[in-house]
Amino acid sequence: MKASEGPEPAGRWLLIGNSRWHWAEGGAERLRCWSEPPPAATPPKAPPPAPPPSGAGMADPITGWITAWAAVGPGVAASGLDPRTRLTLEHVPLGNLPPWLGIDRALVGWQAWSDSQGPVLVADAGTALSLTRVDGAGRFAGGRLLAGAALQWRALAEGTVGLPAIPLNGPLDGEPWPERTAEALRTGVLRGLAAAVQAAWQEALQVDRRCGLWITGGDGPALGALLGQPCDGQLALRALAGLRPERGR
Ligand SMILES: Nc1ncnc2c1ncn2[C@@H]1O[C@H](COP(=O)(O)OP(=O)(O)OP(=O)(O)O)[C@@H](O)[C@H]1O
Ligand SMILES: CC(C)(CO)[C@@H](O)C(=O)NCCC(=O)O
Repeated sequence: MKASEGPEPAGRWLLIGNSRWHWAEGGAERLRCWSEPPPAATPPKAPPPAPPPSGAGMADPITGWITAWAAVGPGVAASGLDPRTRLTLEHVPLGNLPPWLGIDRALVGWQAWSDSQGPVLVADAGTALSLTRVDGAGRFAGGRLLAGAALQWRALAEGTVGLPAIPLNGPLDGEPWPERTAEALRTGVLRGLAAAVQAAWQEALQVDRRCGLWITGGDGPALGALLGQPCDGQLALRALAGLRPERGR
């Protein structure tokens, strides 16, 4: 974990995604965020930092100390995280939240709605691309789920005879009709996801013409560039830090 080297930050938050762990450090006003593979894949090399004197977090052998955390799905029993500092759906003050909704969707929906104070559609381009709609009154209003970019590339490489695996974060040079296979895969999947987001937004605008589009997630910058829209990569972590600024509160 790349914890800060200066004075202890006011808080440290963790969102466990489908493929990666997403961290934030700092105060609610200013967060430093980064993502890394789950610790089982890369055991920490250094001993965890000591908990801060204020007792704002729990010492933990894997994570050091954290103020609050959230996880997509239940599968973190072995992580050693303190269940008392876990943020769950009941802490997210949106209306109409079904009990099966992913916490990442609730968090991004909450932050986008509370920043806009109006209806929003959030495209979270992670392992899955989730589209989450929140109406003007702050109620969850449905969404859509698609396979995310890396998952599509992996499925194509595994499910065909001739298609190669391609590196993540490769260049997208703007050519809409590439000749080479790797570029055709990159362009096809990312433009396909961008088109799905654009179409969903147009349909959401038909329900409420004030609906704002928010883009986040690991592929958010690429989709934002294709759609000419900004990407807010910190949406979920800002929500987590804002809703649980201190341990247990
Ligand atoms: N270093 C990286 N490792 C993994 N994915 C990356 C990396 N850089 C960019 N990506 C892109 O990010 C996407 C995954 O996004 P993200 O890391 O937000 O997913 P996640 O941790 O599973 O979160 P979520 O639970 O929201 O899906 C992939 O489709 C991939 O193309
Ligand atoms: C949709 C994902 C996989 C996106 O990370 C996650 O939010 C999840 O597992 N959700 C549970 C199902 C739902 O939100 O309807």
